[in-house]
Amino acid sequence: MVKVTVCGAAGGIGQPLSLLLKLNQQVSELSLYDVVNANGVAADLSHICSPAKVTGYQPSSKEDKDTIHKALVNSDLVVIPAGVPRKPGMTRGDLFNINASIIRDIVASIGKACPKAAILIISNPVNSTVPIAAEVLKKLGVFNPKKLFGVTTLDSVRAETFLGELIKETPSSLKGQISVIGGHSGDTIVPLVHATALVAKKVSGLSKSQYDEFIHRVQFGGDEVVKAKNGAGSATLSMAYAGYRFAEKVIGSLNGQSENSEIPDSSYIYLPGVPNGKELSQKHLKNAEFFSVPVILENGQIKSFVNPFDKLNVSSEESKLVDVALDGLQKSIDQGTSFVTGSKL
Ligand SMILES: NC(=O)c1ccc[n+]([C@@H]2O[C@H](COP(=O)([O-])OP(=O)(O)OC[C@H]3O[C@@H](n4cnc5c(N)ncnc54)[C@H](O)[C@@H]3O)[C@@H](O)[C@H]2O)c1
Ligand SMILES: O=C(O)C[C@H](O)C(=O)O
Repeated sequence: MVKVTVCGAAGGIGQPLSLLLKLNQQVSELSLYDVVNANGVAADLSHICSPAKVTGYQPSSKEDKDTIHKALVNSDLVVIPAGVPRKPGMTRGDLFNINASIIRDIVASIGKACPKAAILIISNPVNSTVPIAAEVLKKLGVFNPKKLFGVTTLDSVRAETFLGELIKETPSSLKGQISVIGGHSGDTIVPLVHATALVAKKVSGLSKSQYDEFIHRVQFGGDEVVKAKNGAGSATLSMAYAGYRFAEKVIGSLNGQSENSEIPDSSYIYLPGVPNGKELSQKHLKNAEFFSVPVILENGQIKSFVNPFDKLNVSSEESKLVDVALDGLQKSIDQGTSFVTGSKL
């Protein structure tokens, strides 16, 4: 049985994600932390007849660090959707100024209260918030790269949905058949659709404009939702589904379950800290330290990853998309890393 803490539990993502976690029979304790309304959400979810004991944690002031400490202690998994979402006209990068310090401070608390927990970061810009988290944990001397995950599952979910519509396949049948690698914003997102002969054949039947439109839709799917919500935020429900899909895998692996998908979901990870990651980065990724690749989990951490260039039949067109992605990613990684240098934790 597993203790899960959600930081940002009262938000647009936090609430439905906490609901899904409450329904998981393998969660024994669900700790809900937020600067507002955490107690209300916890009281509400606690009436659901599933095993998890739900507790809300709301700090009394900005200086109150005890409450988050209590929320986090003994957590096996911490999921973080805390921070501000985009409004129309903004990029994810525009969220950096506010969300960078939120992530820095939450991750510093994790490093002190439950340094062995697996950490799933949802807050944007993911391309920078994950490097921030890594840097904080390094500074505290507790960084385990196998347990730090940037959540990019929504890109896979979108790729399955949009490609399914195009090639007339049930989207759920594409889970484990296609992959999305890179980062989580615009042209750092790289969908790969030639890994299996079956899907590759169907994709080859698409016109160039249909294929280009598919790639664009996956890369900029977040904008569709931001525009439709018209100032009321970004994807929350699809994100809760996607975040839960990944969290469920981590929880399952903590309970001894193993991955049975040929191409597991990707996560944005620190490559030099996982087996063969440095080699992948040097050979194919211009030494980028953070990149999203399909990850295989064991006991709540990364056991290995699927090397896209060995196993997923990366086409020459997809290879060009990787090159574009790397340029954008490096700037975001540097911005995240340098933010923590000089920060007091
Ligand atoms: N990774 C992805 O694919 C993905 C997808 C969608 C959204 N996001 C990102 O997730 C984040 C949250 O989005 P949302 O729609 O849920 O926003 P939201 O504003 O609805 O909720 C955010 C919650 O975080 C809380 N919060 C703020 N500062 C906090 C702190 N210091 N400690 C704890 N909680 C704090 C707020 O009180 C709020 O309840 C945004 O940054 C958004 O861009 C990421
Ligand atoms: O687009 C956003 O800002 C939220 C999220 O990253 C998404 O992809 O929907």
